[in-house]
Amino acid sequence: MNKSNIILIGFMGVGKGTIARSLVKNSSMFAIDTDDLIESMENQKIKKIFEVNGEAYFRTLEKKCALWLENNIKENTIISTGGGFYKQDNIKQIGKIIYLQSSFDGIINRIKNSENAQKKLKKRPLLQNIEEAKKLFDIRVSEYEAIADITVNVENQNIIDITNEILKNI
Ligand SMILES: Nc1ncnc2c1ncn2[C@@H]1O[C@H](COP(=O)(O)OP(=O)(O)O)[C@@H](O)[C@H]1O
Ligand SMILES: O=C(O)C1=C[C@@H](OP(=O)(O)O)[C@@H](O)[C@H](O)C1
Repeated sequence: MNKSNIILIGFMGVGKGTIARSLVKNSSMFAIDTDDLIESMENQKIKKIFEVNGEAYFRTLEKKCALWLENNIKENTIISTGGGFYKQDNIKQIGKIIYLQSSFDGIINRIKNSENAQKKLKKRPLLQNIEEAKKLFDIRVSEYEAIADITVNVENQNIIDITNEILKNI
């Protein structure tokens, strides 16, 4: 395993935070999450930031976060990201990019069948309208693929198998 940072990208709800936590448990790395960094920067939940200041403002916070990561987080860190963070210009300078891949229905069905499904849907502003979310998914899929160093299929895969697959590839 080399020591560069690992960045998990992929659509909302695909499992970036979940897999980051599992990687921490099964390796010597630590994890940070860009949405958590942004919430602590603003002392406000993502949902509220979208409501009060809008998406464009949220994207400026992602940019700030990306620059901070590039300048301060040098190695051995797993970085889970929000679904739109992959657009940051400097993402390649932050670390090795792992794309967690699933179909749209795979993601939505898993959330819908989970405990606290409504809470998980509600906290994601861009998942409120399923048709709009599907359009966003269709646009992003090829962009995620293009930027990824490694692609890992997570659809119908359990957390441990995904974790091992990633650890094997880094
Ligand atoms: N491989 C998996 N198997 C089963 N449930 C999963 C898996 N990955 C994620 N989940 C569940 O899907 C939901 C969304 O996962 P999360 O890690 O919050 O996604 P993201 O960080 O990409 O938005 C959570 O309820 C999580 O428990
Ligand atoms: O896809 C997106 O543009 C977003 C995904 C969210 O994170 P998750 O991917 O963790 O849901 C969060 O950053 C924000 O609501 C915007």
